[in-house]
Amino acid sequence: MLASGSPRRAELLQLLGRPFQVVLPQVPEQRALGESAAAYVQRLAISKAEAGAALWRTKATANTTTNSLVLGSDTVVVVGYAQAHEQVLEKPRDFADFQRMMQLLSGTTHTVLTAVGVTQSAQLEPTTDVTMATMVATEVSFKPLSEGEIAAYWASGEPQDKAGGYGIQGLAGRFVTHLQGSYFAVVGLPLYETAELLTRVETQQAGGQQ
Ligand SMILES: Cc1cn([C@H]2C[C@H](O)[C@@H](COP(=O)(O)OP(=O)(O)OP(=O)(O)O)O2)c(=O)[nH]c1=O
Repeated sequence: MLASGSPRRAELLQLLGRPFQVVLPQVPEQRALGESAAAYVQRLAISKAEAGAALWRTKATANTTTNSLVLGSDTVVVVGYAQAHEQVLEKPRDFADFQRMMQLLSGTTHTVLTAVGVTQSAQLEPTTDVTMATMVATEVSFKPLSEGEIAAYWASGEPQDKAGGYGIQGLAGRFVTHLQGSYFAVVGLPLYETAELLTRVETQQAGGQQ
């Protein structure tokens, strides 16, 4: 199960070749006071996976006995990652918020954090649910952006539903001068790390049943 409404995550998960269905749990995205960016993004990924498992359990038919893997994920853009003054950029509220984000990203390097949580969920034994998580940090550098470029990019409609107000896979690709880490994590789902995590959860489950 993919616990996500992100079309990017659905497209990327398809590349792992595992059939899946989508569930859409409602998880409030609110950073706690003093919560670090890394703690926040992992908490949300785990919450989405666990809320997705709970939702799946209510929808599964009474005689379903199979186990399911439920995947949740979260992406944030961070300026000054792991420093005392780190700033977390989520989806822009409006043009002014987006402008503020682009001015922070223009001509500098920022970090994109994507966390993935996977809950191994048993229909008949909810107390045996196991959740594991991973997080990928990718450094992305932007060229300096002019006010005209920022305004034109907003008008394209691409930034509105994306963390940090940009899509590397789209028109913002031309802003990127350097990337170190996982391109797929920036788009929303790190493929290598997600495949490893799914195997790790399955292996743990197999070990638990012995
Ligand atoms: C930085 C960046 C983010 N994004 C997207 C990925 C995520 O969909 C979104 C980050 O917001 P999220 O809150 O992580 O995800 P979401 O609300 O879209 O979906 P869900 O919570 O249901 O899983 O930004 C890109 O598509 N390209 C990029 O370059």
